[in-house]
Amino acid sequence: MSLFTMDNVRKTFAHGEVKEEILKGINISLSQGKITALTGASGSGKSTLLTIAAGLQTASDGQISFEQQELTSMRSEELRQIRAKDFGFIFQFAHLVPFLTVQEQLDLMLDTAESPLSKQTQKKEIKQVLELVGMWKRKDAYPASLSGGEKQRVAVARAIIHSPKVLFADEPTASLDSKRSQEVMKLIQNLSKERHITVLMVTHDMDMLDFVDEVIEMRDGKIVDKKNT
Ligand SMILES: Nc1ncnc2c1ncn2[C@@H]1O[C@H](COP(=O)(O)OP(=O)(O)OP(=O)(O)O)[C@@H](O)[C@H]1O
Repeated sequence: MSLFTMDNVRKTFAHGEVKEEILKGINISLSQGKITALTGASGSGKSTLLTIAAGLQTASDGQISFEQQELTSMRSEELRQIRAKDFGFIFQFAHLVPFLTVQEQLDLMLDTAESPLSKQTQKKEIKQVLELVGMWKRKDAYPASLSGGEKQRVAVARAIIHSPKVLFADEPTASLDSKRSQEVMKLIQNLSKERHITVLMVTHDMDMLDFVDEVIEMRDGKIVDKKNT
């Protein structure tokens, strides 16, 4: 069953007088618990598509729905709440807060997502998730003392600590060497399976496609191929 759909989504940017259509009628349907990769040449519109799907920028036209709710017609406060509670984000670089420990990064995320859990349950959940990503032993470390792979594992933990239903990831392994990339992708794959998280990710790295369920290829703002792996 589709958890998240995009229907004829278009995006136009104005460069001075000239308008350019960057997304030209995108149709996507994401099934629960599956990982979908967006691939395609640089400039084909992958990141624009991902940020629109994640509600970080608006579409110029088309419909986006999540759990039968129409996101495109929602008020910005309603959309913000869905983004905070049901969506998780991972970017190319971990973007950890430099003056917070590993554990505190996750604490902050639970506060931001207005977690309904008691403080005690939050602590248990943080421990469980940090154990899952293999970072519990570094819970008191600051980002400056972590390797790139460790930072990205904390970013993955932070992205899922509030139990989102959809995880959006923009080149989550691009800053890592191939061994660390495989580790982070394996982690995302395991989390998706264990916690039934639906993942939409942008990647340039064809080796990462071994870890996904569906590959969508984009060219010039259009989807040119969709295949199950
Ligand atoms: N805010 C914006 N204003 C104007 N043009 C934009 C904006 N954001 C993206 N674009 C343009 O849209 C096109 C698609 O960009 P996008 O970043 O989505 O592509 P991409 O496939 O993710 O590329 P890459 O793989 O290089 O990250 C590019 O030509 C880019 O310059």
